[in-house]
Amino acid sequence: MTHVIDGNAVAETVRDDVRAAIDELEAEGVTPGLATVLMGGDDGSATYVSMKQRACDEVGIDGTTVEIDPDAPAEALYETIDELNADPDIHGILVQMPLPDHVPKREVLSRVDPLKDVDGFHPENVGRMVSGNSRFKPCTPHGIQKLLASADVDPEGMDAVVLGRSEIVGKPMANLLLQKTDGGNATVTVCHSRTQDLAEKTRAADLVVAAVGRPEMLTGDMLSEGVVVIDVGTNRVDADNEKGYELTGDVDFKSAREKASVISPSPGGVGPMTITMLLYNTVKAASLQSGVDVEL
Ligand SMILES: Nc1nc2c(c(=O)[nH]1)N[C@@H](CN(C=O)c1ccc(C(=O)N[C@@H](CCC(=O)O)C(=O)O)cc1)CN2
Repeated sequence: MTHVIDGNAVAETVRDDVRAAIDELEAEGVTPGLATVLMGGDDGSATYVSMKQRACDEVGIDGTTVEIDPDAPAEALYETIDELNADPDIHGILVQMPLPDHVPKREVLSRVDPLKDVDGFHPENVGRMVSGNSRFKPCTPHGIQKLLASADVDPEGMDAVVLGRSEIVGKPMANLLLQKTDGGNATVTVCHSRTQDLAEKTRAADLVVAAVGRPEMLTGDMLSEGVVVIDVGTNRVDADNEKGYELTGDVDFKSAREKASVISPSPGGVGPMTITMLLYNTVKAASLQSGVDVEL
């Protein structure tokens, strides 16, 4: 029987821990604060930002959304980040990706105070993660580690294939799977648009994490029996419904499920964990900045 991971249910258990940690902070007079900055983006960006705001309200984080005109110069975003860096009530800052083309992403990510960088994208935090001393693990890969643990999947000794080399998912995922710690110790192959013989690589894998942004590109014939499959894709595909689209993962769920021992669907798998791990990192940031230790 294939175990289909319920991302919403796993997210709820992590949120219980987050709520308990917020109670500990509140008892010491600290309310965690998160600022989410939206400057344009893609079709999903505004939706994800409002989901983040709602999630903050739901657990007791003081969430603020700052919107910047996508045509404004990059300096407008820098000024906002500087103000948020200086605001003692803001413990976490997140700049929603993607940014407009004229805004240099690396400048932006380096501008966020590394102690408030709840995405874990600042070079200092990337360096810490790569050297095995993470401060904030990036939300999606960290969430995937939690999903795997919830299904009793230990990557240790597995041949893992990560499809995609993005800064948000592919690279940090590969890194966390490689690390000499719980949730790691896998042998990792990263595949991307220039990879040759992709199916040969995925067929040799015990664990496949698909994060390429191409609807249903990973099909059952590319997988071996008993594989663990994690679908990170949330692609909007045109559909004849009220919204005009439906969400589809990077995995062809029906055929992949026939091969998999464990599979996460999309929607309803990784997505809810991305937002939950952001709440988790915000509480961790509040704890680090206030000096109030919490259990997380
Ligand atoms: N600064 C960041 N930008 C982006 C990140 C990020 O981690 N930090 N990740 C992605 C998008 N993302 C969060 O921002 C995200 C994607 C999907 C979901 C989610 O819950 N999806 C649901 C379906 C939601 C829907 O109905 O549209 C699901 O999969 O069940 C949450 C967050 C890019 N940018």
